Amino acid sequence: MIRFEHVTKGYPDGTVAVDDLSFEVAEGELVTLVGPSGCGKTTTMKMVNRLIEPTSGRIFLDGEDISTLDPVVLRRRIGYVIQQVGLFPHKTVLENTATVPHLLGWPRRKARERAAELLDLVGLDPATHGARYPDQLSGGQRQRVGVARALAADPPVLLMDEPFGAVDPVVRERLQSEFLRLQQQVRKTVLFVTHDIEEAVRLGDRIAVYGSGRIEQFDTPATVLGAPATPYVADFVGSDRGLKRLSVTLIESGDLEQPPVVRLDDSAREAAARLADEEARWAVVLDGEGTLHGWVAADTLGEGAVRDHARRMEAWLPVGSSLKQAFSAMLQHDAGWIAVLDGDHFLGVLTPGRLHGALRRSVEAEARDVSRGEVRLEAVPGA
Ligand SMILES: Nc1ncnc2c1ncn2[C@@H]1O[C@H](COP(=O)(O)OP(=O)(O)OP(=O)(O)O)[C@@H](O)[C@H]1O
Repeated sequence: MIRFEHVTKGYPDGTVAVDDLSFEVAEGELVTLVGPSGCGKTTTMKMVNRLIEPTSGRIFLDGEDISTLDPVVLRRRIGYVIQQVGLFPHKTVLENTATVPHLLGWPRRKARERAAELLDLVGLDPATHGARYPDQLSGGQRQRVGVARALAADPPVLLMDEPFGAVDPVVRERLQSEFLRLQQQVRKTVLFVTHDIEEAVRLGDRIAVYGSGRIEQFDTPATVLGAPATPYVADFVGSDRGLKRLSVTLIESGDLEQPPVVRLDDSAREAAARLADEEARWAVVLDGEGTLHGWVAADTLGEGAVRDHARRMEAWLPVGSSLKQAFSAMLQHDAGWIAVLDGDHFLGVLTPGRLHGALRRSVEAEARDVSRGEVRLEAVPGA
């Protein structure tokens, strides 16, 4: 969808902002550009919508050389979100969001309907927030409007330059989650600039790690963390990259342990006897369909049916959650294990031992996939 071919941008003072860059972003892919200040991320991005022209090399959008396109026409195909949002202060949120459809000559009503739909999509109520002015919104809400406005004309490509850079860490995490959910719905081709490796890892299908004017590594988050291509990348992703890996490794059903299971309608006495036989201290309680109802402790099972003794399961996650979410749920609930569900269906439990196993699985899978001879992995205790 976006292809850079040997693109260089030099300035008259001799600065080479971007040096012989070649890479490709597939349709519907979200690529994060990450690196320290001044390494050429923004320059890369601005060359895509021709706010900056390359000194040499070519950039293609959907197979077309963008230097042959009228910049105004080109920019209609590209949504642009920046940190300073740049909302018009004298226009309402709804009018701000409808800006591009207006410019494209959509009928007023259609433009406003589309703007309302987009505000809803980014989690703002068009009825209340739509009528406000930008200075009546929080920083996080303004960023959401920025995203809604960029999406209003439904461009296939989005360029995002540190869009969540100006908000506090809590709001930032929320905006990231919302954006990921949104991206699953709209599937735009996205170039996303950040200097925050955590953000790059969390959002990117692939990450381009920039050194000075060059990409040092262009790969999936798991590979960048597990097998940094150069000492520079290893240094940039940080010595705690093993921990960061938790957020990019997803729970699979094969990672789970199968604890003893009792059914809601089982007799409590029989269940207690079985657990004693198995030397188990607790069991998961399911109904006939395999839906999770909670858990029971073996030593509290008395008279009646299991359902009379079942306790609510507080700590559970859907399959496909990250190991980081699992670890954080364990800490939050002070739980030695958490249940993993597929919809309502119980799949198994994740224990600290299994979590460690899942982490090793991801490291080993990566090591097999990585064709480079040298793979640097952090020592995993017990590995
Ligand atoms: N007009 C200019 N003349 C000379 N050098 C420039 C000019 N514009 C940008 N540069 C230089 O080009 C380099 C790349 O800048 P760019 O804005 O792409 O960096 P960046 O990685 O986006 O940094 P940041 O994270 O700080 O925004 C920097 O060294 C910058 O000083």
